[in-house]
Amino acid sequence: MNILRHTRKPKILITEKVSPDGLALLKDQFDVDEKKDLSPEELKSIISDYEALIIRSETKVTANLLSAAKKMRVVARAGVGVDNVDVQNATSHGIIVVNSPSGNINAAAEHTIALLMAVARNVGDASQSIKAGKWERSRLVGVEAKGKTLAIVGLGKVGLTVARIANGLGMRLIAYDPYANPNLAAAASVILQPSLADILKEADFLTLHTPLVASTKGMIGKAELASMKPTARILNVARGGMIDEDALVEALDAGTIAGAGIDVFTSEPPAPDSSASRLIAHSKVVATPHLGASTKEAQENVSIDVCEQVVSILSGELPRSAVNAPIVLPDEYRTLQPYVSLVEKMGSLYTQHYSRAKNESFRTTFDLIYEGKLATINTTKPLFAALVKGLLTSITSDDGLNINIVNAELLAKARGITINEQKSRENVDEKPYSSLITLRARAMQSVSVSRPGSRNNSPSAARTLNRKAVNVVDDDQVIQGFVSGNKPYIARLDKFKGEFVPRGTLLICRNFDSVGKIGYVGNVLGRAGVNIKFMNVAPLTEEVEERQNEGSVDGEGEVKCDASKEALMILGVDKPVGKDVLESLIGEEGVLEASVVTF
Ligand SMILES: NC(=O)c1ccc[n+]([C@@H]2O[C@H](COP(=O)([O-])OP(=O)(O)OC[C@H]3O[C@@H](n4cnc5c(N)ncnc54)[C@H](O)[C@@H]3O)[C@@H](O)[C@H]2O)c1
Ligand SMILES: O=C(O)[C@H](O)COP(=O)(O)O
Repeated sequence: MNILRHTRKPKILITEKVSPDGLALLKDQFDVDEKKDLSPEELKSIISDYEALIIRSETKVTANLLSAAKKMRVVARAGVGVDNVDVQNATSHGIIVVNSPSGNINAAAEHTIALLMAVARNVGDASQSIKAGKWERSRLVGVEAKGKTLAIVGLGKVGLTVARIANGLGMRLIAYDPYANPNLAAAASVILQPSLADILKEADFLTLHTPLVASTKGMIGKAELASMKPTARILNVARGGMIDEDALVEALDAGTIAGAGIDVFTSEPPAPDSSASRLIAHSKVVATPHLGASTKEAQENVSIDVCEQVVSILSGELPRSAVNAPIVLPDEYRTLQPYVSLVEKMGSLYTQHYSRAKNESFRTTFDLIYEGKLATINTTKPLFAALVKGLLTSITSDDGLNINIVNAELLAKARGITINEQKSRENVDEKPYSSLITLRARAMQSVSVSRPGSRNNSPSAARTLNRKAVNVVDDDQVIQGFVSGNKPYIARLDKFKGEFVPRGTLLICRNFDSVGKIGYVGNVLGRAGVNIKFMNVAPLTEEVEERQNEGSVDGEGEVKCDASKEALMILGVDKPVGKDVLESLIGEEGVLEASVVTF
C-alpha cells in the first residue's frame, strides 16, 4: 500500500499589490495567498495560519495583530518605510522585519522632481483648467527651477538622489540632516546647514526626505511655514505627518506659501473631511496618491528583494536587510551554523544538568569564549542567540516563545542573564577541531552581612543600616564543546574531560572512579526497564588530576591510594529516567550525583 505523507508547506500571506516578479520565487516552495482589502479584524482572524506576511504601506502591523500571529517568522515590507509596522513588538515576538532599503530610491527621487516641476509650472491646475475647456495662459505663469535654492531635509538615499538630479537642473542645493555624510553631500554639491531654521529661510523649494520618527513628526508647522519666503514651494514624497496639513492649507490660503506637491498624507486614503482632503483639493497643490514608489521598475526591485529575503528566512538563513536583526555575512553565517546547534545544546545542558540554574537567588553571568576559527568571525550574534535559546527553552513556560537572533538580547535582559562573548587567541592548530567553545558560568548570590563594628543589639532600622549586600561567588561551571564532521561534541563538563555527542536522552552520573560502578548503574536501569544505547566515561581533566595527586603525596614522596577520585559516566538511554530511579542510584554504591538531560 502506498502511504502518502502530507508535509505542510510554510504559508505566506500577501495583503497588498506586490509585483509578480518576486512572488514567482515563492510559489514552488510555499503556499502563497494573495488577499487584498482585508479589514484589520479579517486579517487578525486568519494571521495565525501564516509563517510570513508581505505588505506595502497600507497594512497596519500592530501589536494586536502580532499577538495572533503565532507562527509568524517574518514580516516583509516591499518598500522602505516600516512606520506601519510595530517593529518593537515584532522584535519581542522574535519576528524578523525586513524591507527593501534601496529598491525604490530612484522612483521616489524622480517623483519628487516630477512634483517640483509640476508645482513650478502649475501643471496640475493647468491640466484641470484646459480639461474644463478653458485657455488660461496668463493666470498660469510659473517659475523655473534653474538658479533656485532647493532645501533638502534628510540627505539619505532619496534626498541625495534628488540632489544629484536637481544639480543637473542648475539648482543651488542646501540641506539639513544632522547625521548626513559630509563627503557624500559635498560630492553632490550640497551645502549642509546646521539647523532646519537655516534652510527654511533660504528655500525656494523645500523637500522632505526623512523617515517619520519622533524627531520629524510635525517638523513643518505653523512657525516653520511662517519663516519661509511667500514664494516658496513645498514637496513631500516622504511621509504624511511631518507637515501640519492644517497649517499648510492656511499658509496657501493666505498666500504665505506659493504651492505644494504632496504624495503622502497623515492618513491614507484621507477621510473626506480631513485636513489632508482639504490640502488635496487646494488649487495650489499638486497631489498624488502615494505614488512615489509606484513604477514598474521599483516594484520589480522591491518585490524581488523582499521575496528573496522571505525565502532565506523560511529556509533558516538570515536576510540581508533586516530592520531588527544584525547583519551577518552569508559566508560567516554558513560557518556558524553547526556551532549554533552546539551552543544551543551547551546552554540546554547547563540548565538541565545544574539544578542551580533554576535557583533564582543566583544571578549567573556567562562567558562564551571562542577559540580558533570562530575567533576570527565578525558577528557571533547567532551564537549568542543560540545560548539564550538553549538556556531558556527547557525552563520557559511559554511554549510558543520563539527565541532567535531578533529577540535573544531582549529576553536575556528580561531574565537577568548576562552573557559576555570573548574571543581567545589560544592556538588550536594541534587540536582535532578548528574551533573550541567554552561556556563558563559564574553564579553569584547577593547576601546581606554586618558592617564591621556594627552593634548587634541595635534597633531593627539601625540594624538594616549596619548591614550591606555583598556578592558571594560560587564555583564556576565549565562546559566545552567542538564540532567535528558537522556534529556537535561536548568535550568537557566541569572537571571531567571526555567526548560525547549531546543527543537523545542522557543520564549523567558523577561517581567514585572505582570498579563496579558501571555494572551497578546498569543493574538499576535494567530493573527500571531502561535500555542503555551507548556509554562514555569522562575522567578528571589532567589539570585537576595533577592537583589531586599533589595533595595525595605523603611525607616520603609515595603516592597515597586515592579512593575519592571521581569520574563522570554518560549513558545514552532509550527513555526518560524517573526521579525515583535517579534517587535510588545515589548513595552507598559510590554514585554521588545523577541528572537526566534531554536534547
Ligand atoms: N512616497 C513614496 O512612495 C516613498 C518611496 C520611497 C521612500 N519614501 C520615504 O522617503 C523617506 C526617505 O527614504 P530614504 O530611503 O532616503 O531613507 P534614508 O534612511 O536613506 O534617509 C533618511 C535621512 O533622514 C535623516 N534624518 C533622520 N532624522 C532626521 C531629522 N530629525 N532631521 C533631519 N534629517 C533626519 C537621516 O540622517 C537620513 O540621512 C522615508 O520616509 C521613506 O519611507 C517614500
Ligand atoms: O516607504 C516606501 O517604500 C514608500 O512609501 C512606498 O510605499 P508603497 O509600497 O506603499 O508604495
